[in-house]
Amino acid sequence: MELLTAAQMRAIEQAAIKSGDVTGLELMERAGQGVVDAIFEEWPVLDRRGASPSRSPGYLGPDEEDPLRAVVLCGPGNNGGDGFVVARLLQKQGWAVEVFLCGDPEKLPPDARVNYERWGAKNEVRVSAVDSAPLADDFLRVPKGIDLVVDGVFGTGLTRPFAGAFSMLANAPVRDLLRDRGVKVVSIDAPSGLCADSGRILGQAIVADMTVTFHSKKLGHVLGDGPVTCGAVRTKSIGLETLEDGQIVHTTEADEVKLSKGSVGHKYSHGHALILSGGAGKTGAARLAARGALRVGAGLVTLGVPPSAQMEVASQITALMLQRVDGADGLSETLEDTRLNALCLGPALGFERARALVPMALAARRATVLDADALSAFAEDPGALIAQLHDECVLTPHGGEFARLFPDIAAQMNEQLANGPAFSKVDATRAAAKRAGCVVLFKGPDTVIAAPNGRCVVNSAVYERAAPWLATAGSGDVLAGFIAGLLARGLAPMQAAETAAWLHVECARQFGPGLIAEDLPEQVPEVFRKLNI
Ligand SMILES: NC(=O)C1=CN([C@@H]2O[C@H](COP(=O)(O)OP(=O)(O)OC[C@H]3O[C@@H](n4cnc5c(N)ncnc54)[C@H](OP(=O)(O)O)[C@@H]3O)[C@@H](O)[C@H]2O)[C@@H](O)CC1
Ligand SMILES: [K+]
Repeated sequence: MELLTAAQMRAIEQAAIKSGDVTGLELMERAGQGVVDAIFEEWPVLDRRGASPSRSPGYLGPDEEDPLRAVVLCGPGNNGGDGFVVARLLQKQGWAVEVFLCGDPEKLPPDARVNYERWGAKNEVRVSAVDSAPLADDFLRVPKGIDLVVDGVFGTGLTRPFAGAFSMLANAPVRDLLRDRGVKVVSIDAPSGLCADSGRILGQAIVADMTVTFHSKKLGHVLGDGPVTCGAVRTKSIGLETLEDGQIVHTTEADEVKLSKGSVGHKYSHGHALILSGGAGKTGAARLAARGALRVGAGLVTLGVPPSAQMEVASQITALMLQRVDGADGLSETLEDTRLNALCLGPALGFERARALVPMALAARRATVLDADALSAFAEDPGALIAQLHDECVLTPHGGEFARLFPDIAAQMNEQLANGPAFSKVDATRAAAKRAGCVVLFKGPDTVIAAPNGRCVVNSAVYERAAPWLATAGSGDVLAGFIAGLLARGLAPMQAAETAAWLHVECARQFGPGLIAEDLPEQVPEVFRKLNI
């Protein structure tokens, strides 16, 4: 599945209009229809199409006398235009609809203007200036007895913080009031205030029960605050064609990470991963990574341990091999064995050991995962680490590690926002991959993976794939091990990272709540079995 930026979506729309296949007005009509269809699909109780009077008991009165009620909030752009269409279509179904517009009707873009006038010909529109004080009083009088609020204030055209008229809907007390009254809030395309490119909130954002978007999901639906503001996201086709293969892929299904029979199966397992461990008392993380590497199908997995930890590790492992690796010279010696084709350094490695081993590992030019301490140990001079990286590397930073390695990029991502579209985690990860010259996997519930060539994948554990229990100690170590194991199996760095991130979430979902990191590798066989791998 492809994720689009607002600019890409506009380009797709413009190409369709230019080709003469469709007009902007038709697209707006389809968008509005898509929203109404999604509402009825999501909440069938709101769908009274085809309801016969016999459906409601006589003593409650016929539906005509007891219409469903909606408030539609329209903004000054085409998102508002969609709102006017939704208002008209709901009214056609017998709903009582009140429409508010924030903005100057004279300045509406042409298609939105047409729909404003179609609605306004027979109905009232309550108009307020864009930057006026909240319409709170007016609005709060309305919700008594309403069933639905439609947010058509801002969509992909949000350019600055959401304030002024209508922003009261983003206030927690108002939202709570609506929720208590059972009022559903539906956002058109994106919750107003959410930047569709970054999933960052500009000012404040409406929290919707459902967001209906068109053609394809936008980045903002899955990144950052997107999942907490969008509610459920439904994507409706409006008859547009995708222009070219998108560069940002949303991995939710196995076929998106190209997992198929033979791709990671055990039958022809091969490869030999070396996982470097920290000292005594610090070996658990590397053991977790090693177990992960083994479970995803590396033929052999060796733990490289310093002398102080040899006894500890020897007593704890089965199916893994143990090799004494004492400092850079020891690693150099170990790597004389060219069958060791994938390395993993970082989990609880310790800064000192990391500074000694990482340069040696990188000089050996094997496929290499650098995680945790292998990244943080170079915080004082990230440039020195970056200069040694090569295109067979995969870096797996979480937010803190990312900021240590790429402080300027992180600062851009975290700066207070005055304007949109905002610099996103996708932008940040791509910039980092370009600078590092290798694959960067930026962890989080919205894991973003980028290659230096611009390919980018978002693997998010949100919505239907939510797995909050994955945020458990040691979970990242297992992920590093998964990647190392897949690299050992011969997958290219980007594919190894994409596949591992996907599997990681699947394993967490397979196990469910109560998960601890040790459980993750043990779910791999069941996940593979379900995929018939
Ligand atoms: N593209 C497609 O394929 C399709 C698009 N469709 C629909 O169109 C929507 C995009 O429409 P859009 O481009 O007109 O943007 P929209 O979100 O309505 O807002 C722009 C207006 O808001 C203003 N403004 C922005 N931020 C503000 C703020 N904080 N506070 C105050 N004002 C602010 C901004 O002002 P400006 O920045 O220009 O000064 C401008 O006037 C899209 O989400 C979808 O619903 C569908 O119909 C079908 C196909
Ligand atoms: K909206």
